[in-house]
Amino acid sequence: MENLIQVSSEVGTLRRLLIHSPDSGLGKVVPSKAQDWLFEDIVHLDTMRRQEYDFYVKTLLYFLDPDKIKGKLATINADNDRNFFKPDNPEYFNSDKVIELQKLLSDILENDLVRMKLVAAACAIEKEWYTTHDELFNLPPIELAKTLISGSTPSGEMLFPPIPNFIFTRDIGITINNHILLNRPKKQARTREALLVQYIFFNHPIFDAVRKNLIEIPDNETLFLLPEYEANEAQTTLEGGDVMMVAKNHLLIGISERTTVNAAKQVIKILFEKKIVDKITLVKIPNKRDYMHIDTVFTQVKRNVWVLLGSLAKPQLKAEDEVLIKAGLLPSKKAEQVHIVQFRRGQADEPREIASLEELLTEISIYDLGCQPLDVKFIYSGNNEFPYGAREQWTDSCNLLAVKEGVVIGYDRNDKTLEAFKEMGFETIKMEDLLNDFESGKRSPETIQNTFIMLPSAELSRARGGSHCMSMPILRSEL
Ligand SMILES: NC(=O)NCCC[C@H](N)C(=O)O
Repeated sequence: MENLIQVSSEVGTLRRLLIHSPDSGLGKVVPSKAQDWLFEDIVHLDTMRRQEYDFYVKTLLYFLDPDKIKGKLATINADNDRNFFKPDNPEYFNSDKVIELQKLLSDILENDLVRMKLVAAACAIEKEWYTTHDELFNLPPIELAKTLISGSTPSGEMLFPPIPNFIFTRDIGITINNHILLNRPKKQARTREALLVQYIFFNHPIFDAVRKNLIEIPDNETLFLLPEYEANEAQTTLEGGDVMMVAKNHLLIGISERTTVNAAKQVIKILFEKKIVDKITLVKIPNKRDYMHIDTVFTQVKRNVWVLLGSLAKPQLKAEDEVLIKAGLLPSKKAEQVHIVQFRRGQADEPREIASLEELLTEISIYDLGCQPLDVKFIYSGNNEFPYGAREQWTDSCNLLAVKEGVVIGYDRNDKTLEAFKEMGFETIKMEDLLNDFESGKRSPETIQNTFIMLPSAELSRARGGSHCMSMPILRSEL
């Protein structure tokens, strides 16, 4: 029997994943808190759902669980109430392949002990009064799940802040072969997400088989003794967008605005001791909002094809600049560059440096995935044309989800990147057209190849996350 939880690549056919559809909390983000809650703007929730995210869900169902959708598209589209997409509605698609976190949360809240513990923990991190515990504990599980996620009670009282980034399920944890590494978010705005997800992983029956394989990253034991300025440096934080399972034996960890070297060191120790992977490569990217995780600057399309931000791909220094830097006439650009160090199990004290991102990705394609050197190809954000590389990376041109090898979902708005895909031999198609073709039988998820599926993105792209971020794969077929 196929495992229920197993991910050993970024591009093997996707079989099961965790998602979270935009909830009502997202519609309550206010301008004064948008930045603190990690949104650059406020979004129009109804458009985000109907015109964008619902298409994403339908497409995922067509690839992963077609019986739930095939032949029903017209009926689903005609329902103005969107009942097919609401986890608490009898018409909900209720798939065990495209799995909604809100559904898992309401399942575990049926258990009194879990409900009591989680209410107490959520109230503690949100600094709520004792009376609120009772109020929440007495809610039915479905309503409680909605309240814990959206922050608002069924009567509309805004009890907690929303957790609008919960749609970016990539960041809550990472499947590494048949283990799950739990995240430790850097940002306060993502703390409640991490709590809800811990409870789901440790209590929901779908994770029974991997319960002993859940990995929590230990904190620096003396962190609470350090003064604040030192504690910041010593933090152990890691978010899923910085971790990529590129091959059965090889894991990448980004060192970024969100993931610290301390966390990476802990993960290396644990994964090597448990012999879960043989190679771990740390990829340090510039610490800035534009590139909060490594999956915002590169993702994989096929064994031999990657999409990435050209300005971070190779050292950019011109020879004459190097001379000026050495002479102290220009500041060093070192901090802006990418630094890559690779560790091997059994030789963890002899790391090797890799000169550039392109070199690393080429090595992965050749040595881990068996490609020929000349077959390795790069597609650049904005076709590497100034100023489109940076513009399109900002709206997630490099953040793609492979539903099978060579078939990726990405935002529709990154025109130059889409041109680059076409030049590389890919077809680009609007999600709505693809769904109609699937429904009419003109195309099928089994036979489709080398395609960029364009997800409408006017609202979704306002929070600095794309389809890679909006997915946590828990099962992919072996490559
Ligand atoms: N893996 C990812 O890159 N996730 C995107 C997270 C976006 C979210 N607004 C955040 O800043 O955390």
